[in-house]
Amino acid sequence: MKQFYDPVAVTLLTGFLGSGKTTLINKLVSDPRMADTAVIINEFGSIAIDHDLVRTGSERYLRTTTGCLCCSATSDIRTSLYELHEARMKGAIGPVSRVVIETTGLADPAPIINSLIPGGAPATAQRDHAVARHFYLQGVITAFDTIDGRSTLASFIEGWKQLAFADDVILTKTDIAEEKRNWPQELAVLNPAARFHDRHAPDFDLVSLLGEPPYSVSHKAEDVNGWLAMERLAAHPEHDHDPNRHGDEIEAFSLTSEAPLDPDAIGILLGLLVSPQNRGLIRMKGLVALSDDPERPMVIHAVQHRIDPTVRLPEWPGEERGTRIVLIGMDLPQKQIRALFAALVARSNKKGRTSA
Ligand SMILES: Nc1nc2c(ncn2[C@@H]2O[C@H](COP(=O)(O)OP(=O)(O)OP(=O)(O)O)[C@@H](O)[C@H]2O)c(=O)[nH]1
Repeated sequence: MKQFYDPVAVTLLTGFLGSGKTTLINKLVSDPRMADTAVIINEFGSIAIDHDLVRTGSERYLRTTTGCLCCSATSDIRTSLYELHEARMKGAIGPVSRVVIETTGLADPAPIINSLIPGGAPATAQRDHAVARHFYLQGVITAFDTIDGRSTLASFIEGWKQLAFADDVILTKTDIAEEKRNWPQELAVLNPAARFHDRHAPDFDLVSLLGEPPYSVSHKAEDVNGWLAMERLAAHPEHDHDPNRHGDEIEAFSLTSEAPLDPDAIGILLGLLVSPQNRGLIRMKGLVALSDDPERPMVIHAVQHRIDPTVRLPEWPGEERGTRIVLIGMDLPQKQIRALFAALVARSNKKGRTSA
């Protein structure tokens, strides 16, 4: 039987932007076998949405950190785990037998893994020793989008690394992918040791992937050891890091409004966001308040240029009300998008006043 002081297994769930990580987390937290699982979500950009998209009861430990993991990974992950440990010690939360960390879709897994494995990133504070004693990295699971995954691999090294470090690769969107491909064969060059799972196979059991053994890089591609070593040597100076930027090219920004939007307005906005003029768009997600029923927000998602079916929630998932839309991409015409959004909000307000 597990004792309170036994180290807690940490599973890293990674995968590129929009590959289906939060959808998998929702599957996990709805499983009774995962009742004692704490969830930590790191989101890119300064406005968090994912915590509101994870359907978890209030009794579950769920924390979101925002920002870009590329240079703050080590301290962010260790701080989050230390806070969890303290909450356990003080009895502020119920038992925790497992932690799942969802990385941002842009995360390089190397610094995160280094912060969790013996011999990885050196301890810089007492906190780090406590984390090393009370938690261990159990495994890495990577969501791979079978629709957009290939184009991701062609453009983003982060996508390669997320696959290369995986113990298990979950093939997502196989329910809507038109092309059936032999992904294990195609991706073997990046990760010869990975086990592949079709998320829509009848016998797919996500919980069974969260086993006991500590994470190991043996049998993975040679690059993996090199990336970890390089990452350990890389200097990560303490400096202010813009949480809305990743490297020089990718940036996030958000559109917010307290006033509800007219349902027609959201159609116009979505159409323009995925139009060819906005071709740098990589990801868009949001919660939208609509004037026809402001208490029932609409969830919107786009991955690259495909808008996913919208969903109307029965109520606001958290305390925060009002529209929040996050856009992530390269060279996005931010000024024009903001101007359009402001015009649509103004139009909705005017329409609301006229019909009142
Ligand atoms: N049809 C289908 N849609 C999926 C599947 N997995 C995820 N989606 C949809 O893809 C969109 C993005 O899914 P998320 O789970 O939010 O992806 P994510 O990886 O958490 O996204 P980021 O946190 O922004 O990186 C949503 O509209 C999901 O409903 C799948 O297997 N099939």
